[in-house]
Amino acid sequence: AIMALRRAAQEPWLTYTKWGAAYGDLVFVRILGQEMVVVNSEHIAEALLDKRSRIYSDRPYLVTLEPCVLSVFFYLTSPRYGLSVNLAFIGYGDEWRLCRRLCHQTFRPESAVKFRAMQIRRAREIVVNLVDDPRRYHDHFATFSLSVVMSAVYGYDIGARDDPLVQIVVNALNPGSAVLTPERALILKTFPFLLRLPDWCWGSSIKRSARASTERVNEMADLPFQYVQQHMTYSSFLAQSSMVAENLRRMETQEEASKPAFENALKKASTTAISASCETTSAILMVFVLAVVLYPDVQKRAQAEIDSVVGRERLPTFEDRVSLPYIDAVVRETFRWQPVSPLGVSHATSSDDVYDGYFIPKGAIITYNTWGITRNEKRYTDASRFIPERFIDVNGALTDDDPAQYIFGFGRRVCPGRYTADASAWSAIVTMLAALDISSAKDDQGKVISFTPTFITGLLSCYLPLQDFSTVPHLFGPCKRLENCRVLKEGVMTVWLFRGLIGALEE
Ligand code: HEM
Repeated sequence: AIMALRRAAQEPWLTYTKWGAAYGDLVFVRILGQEMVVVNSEHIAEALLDKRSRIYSDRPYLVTLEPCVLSVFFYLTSPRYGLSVNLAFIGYGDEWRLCRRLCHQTFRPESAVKFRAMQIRRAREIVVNLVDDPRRYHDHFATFSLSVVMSAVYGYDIGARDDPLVQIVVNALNPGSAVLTPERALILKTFPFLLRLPDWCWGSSIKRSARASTERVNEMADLPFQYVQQHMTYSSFLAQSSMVAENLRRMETQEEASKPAFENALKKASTTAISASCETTSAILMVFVLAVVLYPDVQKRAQAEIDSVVGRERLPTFEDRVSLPYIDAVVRETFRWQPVSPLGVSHATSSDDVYDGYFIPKGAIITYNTWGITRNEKRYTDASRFIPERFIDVNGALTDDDPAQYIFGFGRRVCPGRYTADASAWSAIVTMLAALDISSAKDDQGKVISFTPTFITGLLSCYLPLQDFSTVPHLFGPCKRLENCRVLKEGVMTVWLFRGLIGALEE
């Protein structure tokens, strides 16, 4: 049973999709004593998680995040496991409500618009960095995805490359990711002795990786927060609004008794925003790069659209977005083709319910299979192929089908950063398409180097194309498209001449 669960824990969405084909869109299972409902259709996910959100907005018990259990094996000085600072895993209640409100205030659509200029500027830095150092493209994507949210949350302007705080975030997220899935948590909940195994013993790796991440995650929660507190006295810093600075000022007017809980919630909300942006947005860009390498015709059609609407003398901005439907179709297909969060984040029921004649008990884990939705052949013919045209109608306009409606989750727990994430993905994709020709790597004889795309499960079961790319000498072809673009020519030269100063370069 453990071996079967272990296999299912690697890529459970494949198992759930098979169950969906055999038993239907709503599958009830009991694994190691825990009731679980797997939802394989968007329609049922909406019916339960959106329309009955009062019942379906809790989170499952994750033993990996439970302070009392974890204190068994953590040092007394560090009684909490670091990842408990993540609001995505807090149960449905007052603390979650406060954290959620803080996130919403900063990332709701009307507020998210103000990040656009910054997103475009950072997207151009990706291109400059790629031209200068194509092999580290994953690092450049991670830097980009964090830069917007670090500015919004802490008012911190990260360096274009090798920023120390970015390194802290990246280090903090890696070791903890392996223990986060509900399937793995179930193993620990059922066999808690695994938490007490000595380090040398087989099976103790999950415990060791959790312990290793504690310090790093706490560092990630504390250091940027302290940066804001230290800079609060500078008037130039105060002039620039950020989620933490604004709320610390608001806190000054609150009663002493409520301050610790508020500060704690603010820390959780800000840390979650950072960690939720890091892997997801850069994973989307990795998927995009993989897609255009495998489907060069998509790149050609997208570039033809940009050339006809924007031209080659300047780079696209958000004002061009409505005139570039094919680019939006590419973004939608990137979201759909390899969903970076194939099972989203599981919800849990806070009371009993009956749906369509089926009893769903209180405390059941509700897992929606995003990956299964993207592989529905009735909705997406040739679903495993990257075909942006599926989102374009006969008149050349975008269809009503937008995967952003399901890849960011459902109901009251839907991703609060979705508008910012969508804008980040669009700005990076359109800028790369406008400025670069992305192609397969070639060897010394000019022959295409073949590779097999590999995916790993990371935090929240993210899909991440892995090593094959980084072992390839040059993923990107010659950057012919740069020839007449002043901003990029200057950017590349500036990187070569004055590393670290390109942030100041604007068109
Ligand atoms: C492409 C990038 C992103 C993807 C695919 C993504 C996806 C998701 C998903 C699937 C969930 C779970 C929703 C549910 O429970 O039904 C979630 C939750 C969350 N996301 Fe995102 N996200 C992305 C970017 C961001 C960004 C930029 C932020 C920054 C604010 C963010 C903040 C959060 C937070 C705070 C939660 C927890 C919400 C809660 O539990 O109430 N995400 N995200």
